Amino acid sequence: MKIGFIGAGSMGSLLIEAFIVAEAAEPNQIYVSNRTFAKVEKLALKFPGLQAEETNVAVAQHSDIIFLCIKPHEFAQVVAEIKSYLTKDKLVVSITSPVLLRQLEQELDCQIAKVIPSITNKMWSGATLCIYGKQITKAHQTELEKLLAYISEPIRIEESFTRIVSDISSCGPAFFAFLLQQFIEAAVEETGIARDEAMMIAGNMLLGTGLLLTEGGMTTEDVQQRVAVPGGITAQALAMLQRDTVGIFNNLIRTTHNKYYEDLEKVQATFNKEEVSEQ
Ligand SMILES: NC(=O)C1=CN([C@@H]2O[C@H](COP(=O)(O)OP(=O)(O)OC[C@H]3O[C@@H](n4cnc5c(N)ncnc54)[C@H](O)[C@@H]3O)[C@@H](O)[C@H]2O)C=CC1
Ligand SMILES: O=C(O)[C@@H]1CCC=N1
Repeated sequence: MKIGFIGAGSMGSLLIEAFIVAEAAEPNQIYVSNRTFAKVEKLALKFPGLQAEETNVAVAQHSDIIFLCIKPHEFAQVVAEIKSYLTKDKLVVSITSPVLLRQLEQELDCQIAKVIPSITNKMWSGATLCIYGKQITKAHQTELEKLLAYISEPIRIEESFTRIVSDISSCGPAFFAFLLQQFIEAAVEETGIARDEAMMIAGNMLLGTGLLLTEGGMTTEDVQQRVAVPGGITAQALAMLQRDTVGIFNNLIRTTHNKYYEDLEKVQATFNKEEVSEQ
């Protein structure tokens, strides 16, 4: 199988590196293009054999599965560029939420999937959210999930839940890193503990909590109950948190969703513009 990547920025290069290091693919099976070719050259130096392509069209021509690792507003232009090189047997995978499957299916005569990765995939951990279009074959679904399983837990979801599940799986690492940073800064300020030491302990705490929830058979309620002895220190701090965080995650979800709806409109406008310029 030949795997293509259009876009070798933060996420594209993370996925390429994770697949190679996990031995999901050999470098010579991977075809990569990027607007700035220097990024592709850098990857090819790191992974000898990687197929550095100067054009997106070359990636589309050579690959069986093509990951589009570009920003939402860049899709219309790239799609217009590669569309006549895609055949029904090829699979195009978008990694961004505000580009809808139906928009890609309208434009491209090939199989379509959306896969939302997460920075956690760098450590072969976390989920990859899989959403399938109407044309994708069962064989391609299996092949894609087999590939993703090297670096993640592939989870199938409905497109209507893409945004909220991305909030949890892909934005979540940034949200919880932010909260942890607040915790650490306060610990340094209030007690004088060394930042590095507190950070290392906090990282291990988050990892262990994740394992309790995924492999330890515990729920978030279980974790709180087991730690917070009635009348103890944690119980008092949890009561304070309960009071002071009312509604913050509702606000967070409204914020991500409002931005998502804005992006959906902007993406549609870019597709309309490409269509007008083609006429
Ligand atoms: N950062 C994250 O944790 C996650 C990001 N995503 C999605 O991944 C997508 C990419 O994000 P990043 O990698 O962070 O962005 P980025 O800006 O680091 O990478 C985008 C790359 O695309 C290249 N590019 C732009 N236009 C191009 C064109 N016409 N042809 C070829 N290459 C082109 C750019 O040069 C750049 O290297 C976004 O849509 C984002 O929503 C999805 C899940 C998680
Ligand atoms: O919304 C998206 O498409 C992803 C999730 C995290 C960043 N970008």
